[in-house]
Amino acid sequence: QGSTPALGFTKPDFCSLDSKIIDDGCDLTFDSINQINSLIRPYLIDLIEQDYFKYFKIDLSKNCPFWDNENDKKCASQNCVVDIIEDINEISNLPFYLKNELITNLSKLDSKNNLNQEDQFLDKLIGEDCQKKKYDSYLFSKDYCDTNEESSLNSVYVNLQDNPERFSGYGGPQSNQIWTSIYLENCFTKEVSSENEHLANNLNFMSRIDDQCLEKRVFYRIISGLHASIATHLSNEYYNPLAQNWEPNLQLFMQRVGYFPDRLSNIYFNYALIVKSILKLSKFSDHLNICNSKVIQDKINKIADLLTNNSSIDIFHEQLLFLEDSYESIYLKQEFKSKFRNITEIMDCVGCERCKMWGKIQTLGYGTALKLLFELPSLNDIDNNNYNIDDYDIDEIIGNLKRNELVALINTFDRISKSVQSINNFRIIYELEHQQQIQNTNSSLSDQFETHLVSNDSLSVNIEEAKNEIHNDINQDINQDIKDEMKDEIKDENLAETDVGIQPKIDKLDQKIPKDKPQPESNELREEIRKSNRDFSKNQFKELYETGKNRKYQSIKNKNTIHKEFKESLNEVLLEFSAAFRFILKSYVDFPSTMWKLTIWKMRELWNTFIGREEFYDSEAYKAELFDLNV
Ligand SMILES: Cc1cc2nc3c(=O)[nH]c(=O)nc-3n(C[C@H](O)[C@H](O)[C@H](O)COP(=O)(O)OP(=O)(O)OC[C@H]3O[C@@H](n4cnc5c(N)ncnc54)[C@H](O)[C@@H]3O)c2cc1C
Repeated sequence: QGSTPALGFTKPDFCSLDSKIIDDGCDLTFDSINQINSLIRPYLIDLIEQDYFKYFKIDLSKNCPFWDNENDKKCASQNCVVDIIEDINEISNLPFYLKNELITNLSKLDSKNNLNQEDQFLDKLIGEDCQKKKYDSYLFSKDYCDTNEESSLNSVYVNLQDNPERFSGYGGPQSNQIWTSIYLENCFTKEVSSENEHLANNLNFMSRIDDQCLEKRVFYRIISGLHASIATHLSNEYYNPLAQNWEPNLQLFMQRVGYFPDRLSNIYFNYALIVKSILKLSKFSDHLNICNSKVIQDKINKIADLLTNNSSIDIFHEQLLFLEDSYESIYLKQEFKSKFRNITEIMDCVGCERCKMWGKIQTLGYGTALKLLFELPSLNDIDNNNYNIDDYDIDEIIGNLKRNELVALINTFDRISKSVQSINNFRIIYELEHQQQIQNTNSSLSDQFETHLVSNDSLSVNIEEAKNEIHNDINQDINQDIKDEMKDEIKDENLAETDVGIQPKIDKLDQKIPKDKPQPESNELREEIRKSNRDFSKNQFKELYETGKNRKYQSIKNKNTIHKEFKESLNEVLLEFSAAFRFILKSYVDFPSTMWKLTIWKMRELWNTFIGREEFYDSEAYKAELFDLNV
């Protein structure tokens, strides 16, 4: 599995998605999202490399709340291990302002409270003033996931940059069970919100209506997009044991994502959803508690500005969901929330720690995005100041955002942005391999034909076979023509009345007709074939051979005519000869009687002379009668 094996290159949809609309609330095309992504990507990388977004607090020891996985084999691969920060003193490369704060904070540590040293350190990243709000907010109810993990005593700090999300080898029935339970959460009591569909249709925002309500489709796309994004990362950073390197594996990507347009589309859908949530967040950035870090605030604002100027409000229409002001709609939203919360908790059942960590970060990231999308007024209303401030507790939603939520949101944005970037890279690799494969096929065909004509190399077996096949066809045609002609002739000559009688003659004739070995081509013909070698095809080859066929046919036909003429002359000679022979034979047969007649004639002449009747003799008359040959 190390290197990328040859692919069956059928053109996949991911090469032609550019101008398509992502749908289900996202009115942008794939291409516009690609463009936005290339613009903001460098700033996003810079942001996640900041200490504030580098460290994440996580409880990796939580039990699976849904089934007993105690006896499940845990992934023992080195790639499943998470390097946790055992000692905060390990972190020596902190920026100056954070180091200062840490020292100040540590000096107050003993007298202040019983929070452990690590908590003190990370809390300092947020800022002392912000801590009260953070702990007060545990009870707020607008969350789409469990946000309390930060306060767990079992939680540890991890440096996300040291634990990249990539191929871990985790798989089989265990991971399958996790994904199955995640997708099973996509069952809602209220299946169709017809009122919502109707409104959405009128707004002309949706091009696809099926038997599911929009909320359910959105829920499914988020999960599937997350699943596809994970698959993209593990294909993009796949361990090649032969090269001992982490590298993109095109075949794996195609099998997991590339050949599934819906999965690709769901990645872009998630991108749109996260971008819209960040756009909303930026509108309330003054409520954000990123204390003591103007640098971080500025960096977030920079990305938000780029997104505002280069994407559109159409990137995601969250206002289309939970539209009705009814009990049903409120219930659907609660269900949506609790099901999403279940998904975040299923992450505790994952048997590979590294996968679990990134699974938890990303589900928390999406949970945070959903909170921003559905618990805040729409962007339009915010921009036009068209909302009742009492309906939305901005301070509670934005001000109480925990550091972990913000870190998860920004890192999830990075994950989905990296997926979009990788898809485009895979597309380039795919096109290159495709081109390479076409070139290889062309040059191998051309080489084979050239070699065959010039040197009869063994590589040309296929062409040789094709050539022989054509010669056989031609010979068969010629033989059949000649057979038919001869058959007619034999019948005409009445030498035999039936086909049975004719057959042995035809068989004999068959043996005389040249069968397989083709006549060598003339120099011109050979040259002609060589010129056309690049576009060699059996049909063209056949065409070129038509000339040969005609010439050969003609030559055999000529031979046949000479043969016939010779036979005719021979017959004539034989006839003459037989007449002569019969003449000679008849002479011999007639000889005694002729001699007898001569003797009688002579004796009568003597007798007549003896008796004195000389006038009786007419020698001319007898001559004519005796010597006129009657054959
Ligand atoms: C939370 C989590 C995080 C993980 N993180 C990593 C990681 O970082 N590195 C790593 O190497 N492995 C990770 N894994 C494992 C990885 O996701 C796969 O489960 C594993 O590689 C086995 O893949 P598979 O081919 O059996 O299909 P799976 O990916 O397990 O998929 C199971 C089935 O779901 C369907 N399916 C697949 N993709 C989609 C989609 N996008 N939308 C809808 N349906 C789909 C298909 O029918 C497929 O057969 C993680 C697993 C989980 C549950």
